[in-house]
Order: sequence, then structure tokens, then C-alpha cells
Amino acid sequence: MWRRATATFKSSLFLGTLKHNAPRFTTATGFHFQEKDWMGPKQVAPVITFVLGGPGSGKGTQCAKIVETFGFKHLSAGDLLRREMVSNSEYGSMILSTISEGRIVPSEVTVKLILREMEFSDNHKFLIDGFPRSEENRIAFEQIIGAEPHMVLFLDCPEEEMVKRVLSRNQGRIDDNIDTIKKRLKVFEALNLPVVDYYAKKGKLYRINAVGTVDKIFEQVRPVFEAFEHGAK
Ligand SMILES: Nc1ncnc2c1ncn2[C@@H]1O[C@H](COP(=O)(O)OP(=O)(O)OP(=O)(O)O)[C@@H](O)[C@H]1O
Ligand SMILES: Nc1ccn([C@H]2C[C@H](O)[C@@H](COP(=O)(O)O)O2)c(=O)n1
Ligand SMILES: [Mg+2]
Repeated sequence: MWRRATATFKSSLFLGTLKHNAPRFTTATGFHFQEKDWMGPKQVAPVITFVLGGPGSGKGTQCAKIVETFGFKHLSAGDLLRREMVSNSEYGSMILSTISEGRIVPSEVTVKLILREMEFSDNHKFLIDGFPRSEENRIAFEQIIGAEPHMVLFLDCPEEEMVKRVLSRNQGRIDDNIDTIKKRLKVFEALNLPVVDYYAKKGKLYRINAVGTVDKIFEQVRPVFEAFEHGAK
């Protein structure tokens, strides 16, 4: 399990799992680790990639191809929230109403779900899809997890195409209806685009033209990961 290199998460939610007096070290990306006495010699720093884009821009679709080709662990924030929603969680009804209205769930809840998946994963390469959706999400991730992404993929897709794709998705999602889509698009523009700009200014953003076939789009995505893997060796 990747949690063998447990990070010194600042969240009080997980402090119970940490050993406070163990030696600490920080990776080049600012991820803070705390060495456990049973930590083996093969520990590696996590690789974090955010995948952003409007509703229906193809994030989940491209993530599946990245997983297949580059072996990342895919964490979709929306999927984690939907799973939490149907799991008898104390947050269930709040998540249901928030998603139905196309709004954003409070960051503490979403980051907690992502953190839990990261902690229990065997993989150290994470593809975090649909997160951060807002500056609040971004700051909460940095504060709670203490890490920044290595790279951020942005699937740039015209609204008309996104609406068309969402309306023909047919997966029974409560938010795949025209009224909620209009709200999600407004939220995307107001809250998510500032995050995209933030990472562009930091030189971490890879803007992908998300119009075309799935394979054509992946032709733009693949070299980003190849270059990263090449640089990481
Ligand atoms: N390049 C593409 N061309 C046409 N349809 C596509 C393309 N990529 C994905 N789709 C389809 O569009 C729909 C939305 O794609 P997907 O679920 O990957 O988007 P998403 O960005 O994850 O959306 P959301 O934010 O709502 O979860 C799906 O039905 C998918 O099969
Ligand atoms: N960081 C996030 C990600 C998702 N949500 C909520 C609100 C979204 O409309 C919904 C569906 O997400 P998707 O599957 O489209 O990525 O989930 C959120 O509040 N915060
Ligand atoms: Mg998705």
C-alpha cells in the first residue's frame, strides 16, 4: 500500500494514523513524508496530476486511456462523491442536493475522500479528475495534503459540444439534464477557470483541444505523459 509512506497530512481527520515523532522529509514537489519505522527502501514520492475541463469535456474518457497506457490510479472527485452519497454517509443528502443543483461540495469533504483513496492505494501515480473545481478546492488540497500537482491537464471544449455530449451520455446521472448542465457551466466558468489560469501562470498547465475523436485527443495527451515519464527517469 502506498500509505506505507504516509504523508504528514495536516488534517486532524487522519492524524490518528500518523506517527508524530518519526523523521520527516519533503519531496521536490513539497510533499511532506513522515518515515515510519517499518518503511521499506523502495518508497517513492507520489506523482499528482489534475485533470480539469468543463462538464462533458471528456475527462473520464481520457483518464481511462491514461490509466491504460501509463498505469496511473484514477480518482474522479465526482465518482467519489457519488459513491459517498449512496453509502449512508452523514454527507449523503448534502452531496445529493449540491450535485443536483450543479454546485460544488465543500472542499473538506472532497479532499477527505481523495486523501482516503491516496492513502490506501498501492499506486503512487495519481490522476485526479474534476478536482480542484474552485480556488477553495485548490487551497484545501494544498493545506490538507501538503502537495502540489506535477502537471495539470485542461480539456478545452466549446460549450455546445459539452452540452451535446452530456445529454447523450445516458449513465443515469442526476445532473445530466439541461437545467443542471446550464448551472454547471456557469459554475465551471466562475470557479474552475480561475484555477486553470492559476496553473497556467505557474507553468504547469497543458491545454488540450478536446474536440475530435477520443483517439485524436489522446494523441495530444500521450506526449505530455511520455515527456513526464522520460524526465522522471
Ligand atoms: N472526444 C469525444 N467525442 C465524442 N464524445 C465523447 C468524446 N469524449 C467523451 N465523449 C463522450 O461524452 C460523454 C462525456 O464524457 P466524459 O464522461 O468522459 O466527460 P467528463 O469530462 O468526465 O464529464 P463530467 O465532468 O460530467 O464527469 C460520454 O458519453 C463520453 O463517451
Ligand atoms: N471537486 C469536485 C468535483 C465534483 N463535484 C460535484 C459537483 C459536480 O457537478 C459533480 C459531478 O462531478 P463530475 O463527475 O462532473 O466531475 O460532483 C464537486 O462538488 N467538487
Ligand atoms: Mg467525469
